[in-house]
Amino acid sequence: MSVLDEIIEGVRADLADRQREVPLDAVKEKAAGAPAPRDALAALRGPGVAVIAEVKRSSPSKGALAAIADPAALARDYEAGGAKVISVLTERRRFGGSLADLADVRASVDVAVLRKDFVVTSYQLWEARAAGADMVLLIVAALPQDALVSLVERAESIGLLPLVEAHTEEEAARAVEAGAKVVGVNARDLRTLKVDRGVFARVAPTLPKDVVKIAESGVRGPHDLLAYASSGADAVLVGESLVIGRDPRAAVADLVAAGAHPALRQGG
Ligand SMILES: O=P(O)(O)OC[C@@H](O)[C@@H](O)c1c[nH]c2ccccc12
Repeated sequence: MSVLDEIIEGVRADLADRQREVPLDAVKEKAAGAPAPRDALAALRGPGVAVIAEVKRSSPSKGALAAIADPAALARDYEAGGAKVISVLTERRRFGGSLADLADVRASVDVAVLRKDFVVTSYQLWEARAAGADMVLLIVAALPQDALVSLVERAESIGLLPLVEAHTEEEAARAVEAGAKVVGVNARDLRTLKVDRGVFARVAPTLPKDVVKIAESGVRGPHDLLAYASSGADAVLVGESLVIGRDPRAAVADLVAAGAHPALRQGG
C-alpha cells in the first residue's frame, strides 16, 4: 500500500465519524450561512508570481514541523507578507490540521483560503464551504476519473474553486479533461513522498495556456520560486520553509518580491 493509500484510509475513517455525527443536510445549512466566496482565480491571475502560503504543522515525510498554536496569527503574517491565498492543511492524522484551523484562518484574513486535504466525497466540499473555504484541493492520484469530474463540478457549483493536483503528464491531462481551470503540479510524489523539483518543468508545458499553473512543494526560497517561474508557474505553494523559519512574514515577502521581478515579465 502506498503512503497515499494509507493517508486516504485514515481520512475515510475520520470522515465516517464526522458523517455519523453531522448529517449532510446540517453541513449544507451551515454552508448556506457561510460568508460569500472570495475570488481566488483573480488573485492567482494577478501580475507576478502569486504566493500561496500554507499552514502546516507536520507532514508524513518530516513528522512535526512547527507547533503553530495560533494558525490565524500565522495566516495574518502570511497575508502581511503579501500571500495571495492561504492554504490550510485540514487533514488530522498525518498533518495535524483541522477544519477549525481553516475557519479560524478564514475569519482572520481578507485573502482567499484553500482547504488542503484528501477529498474523496462531496461531503468534504460542503464541509470546506461551511468552514469558509474559497478553494479546495482535488488530487488526481486519489480519485477515479468519474469521481474527479463530479467533484470539480460540485465544487464549482457550491462556490469553491478547485485546485486540481497532478504529479505526471498523464495526471495533468486528466485534470484538464475534468475541467480544471487551476492545476497544481506537485514536486512530491504522494505515493513515495520523494521530491523532484524537475517535475514542474516537465509537466507544466503540457498544460493549455489558459490554465493557471501552480508549482507545489519544495520551495526553499526565492531561488526555487524563480526556477519555477521560468518554467511557467503562475503561482507557488509553499509550506515547510515558511513554518520552520523564524520570520514567516519576511519569508513570504522575499518570495513575493522575487515573483514581482521585472525580468519575469519578459519571460526571463
Ligand atoms: O511543505 P512544502 O514542501 O513547501 O509543500 C507544500 C505543499 O505543496 C504540500 O504540503 C502539498 C502539496 N500537495 C499536497 C497534498 C496533500 C498534502 C500536502 C500537499
